[in-house]
Amino acid sequence: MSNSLFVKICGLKTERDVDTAVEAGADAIGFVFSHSPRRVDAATAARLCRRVPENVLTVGVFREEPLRDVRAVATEAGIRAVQLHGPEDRGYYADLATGGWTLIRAAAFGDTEPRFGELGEDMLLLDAPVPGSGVAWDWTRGPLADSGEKWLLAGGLSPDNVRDAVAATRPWGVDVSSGVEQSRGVKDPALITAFVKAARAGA
Ligand SMILES: O=C(O)c1ccccc1NCC(=O)[C@H](O)[C@H](O)COP(=O)(O)O
Repeated sequence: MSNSLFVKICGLKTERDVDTAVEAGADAIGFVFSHSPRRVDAATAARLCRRVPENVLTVGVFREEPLRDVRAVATEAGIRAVQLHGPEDRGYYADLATGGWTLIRAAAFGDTEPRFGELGEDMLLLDAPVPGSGVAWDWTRGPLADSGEKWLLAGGLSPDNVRDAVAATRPWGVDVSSGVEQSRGVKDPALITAFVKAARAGA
């Protein structure tokens, strides 16, 4: 991982996606294991993970899955981090922590304001209410600017807006899926490369 803005590209499905993200300089790549047009199975992710150098974090994305299923899929895929989009509690996080995975908690601003570390996560991803929708939220509501905590801005980012979003919110990292796609669930290599470049230009 680099010392600059941490950049994660999510929802990768193919060798081309993975190679492009790695060559573009992404710090992390995500595989979605829950219901989604971006879903991959554990065997596919395992094959793709073998292409990924050690300095790039491989992340499995889950939404409201039973703990034993998350453990099984994450183990079979050989991913190093787990990203959770659900109402999981501290015990759920503590159990996964014993498996050695880096834990990323995805949360949206709603009735409550998520705070870094509440559930024992290693990174906090502040996202739109519907993950992977490509819809932006009011980023200025985020209270974590320049906090030094490992929080990632996500939700509706694209090569066109990420530079300004980073400059405005000062996150530790950013995460994107829809904004680097040519159609829903299909990544665009040129957009992936442009996103990484634009994100770092705003940092
Ligand atoms: O991508 C999905 O379909 C998905 C399904 C279930 C849980 C999470 C999912 N995606 C998470 C992400 O892609 C990102 O972490 C984040 O939500 C940013 O998405 P986007 O607004 O599309 O850039």
